[in-house]
Amino acid sequence: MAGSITFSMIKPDAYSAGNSGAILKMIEEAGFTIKAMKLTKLTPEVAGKFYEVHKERPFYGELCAYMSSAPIIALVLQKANAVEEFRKLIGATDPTKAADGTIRKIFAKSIEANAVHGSDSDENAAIEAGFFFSQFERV
Ligand SMILES: Nc1ncnc2c1ncn2[C@@H]1O[C@H](COP(=O)(O)OP(=O)(O)OP(=O)(O)O)[C@@H](O)[C@H]1O
Repeated sequence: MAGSITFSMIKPDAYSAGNSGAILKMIEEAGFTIKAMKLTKLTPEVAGKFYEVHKERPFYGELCAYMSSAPIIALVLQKANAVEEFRKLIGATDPTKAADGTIRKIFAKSIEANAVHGSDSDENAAIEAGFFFSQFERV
């Protein structure tokens, strides 16, 4: 059975452009409940650890630099079938391929600076939420 939790980040481009509030509004209006939220700024090392699965990909170095270039907002979100529902809401990785009305279509600047992150599986959602939040930081 699909889980009810996903992990998200509002990425540096969206935070810096002042789009955090508009993105949070879209998330809530889509029926997600915020279960944890944190504003922080990643170091390149922490970004590298978070994106370790992409270590062999050519864009890894740039991705870590970008993700540590400005603050991010980390989020744990709840909704039935959360991972799949959230990926529908954010749209394709590349904003030029994202469907109309999705968060990335509206706010992303490029395939890298693509406004938001969303977990790709229930297992990764649990790992990523645990990476950012202790049990006392979640409701
Ligand atoms: N070709 C690329 N060039 C530059 N950056 C990229 C490229 N492909 C992906 N990225 C960056 O790496 C992140 C992780 O890539 P992945 O393929 O897991 O996409 P995703 O699952 O849609 O994104 P996320 O994991 O952030 O939700 C992307 O969100 C984007 O910021």
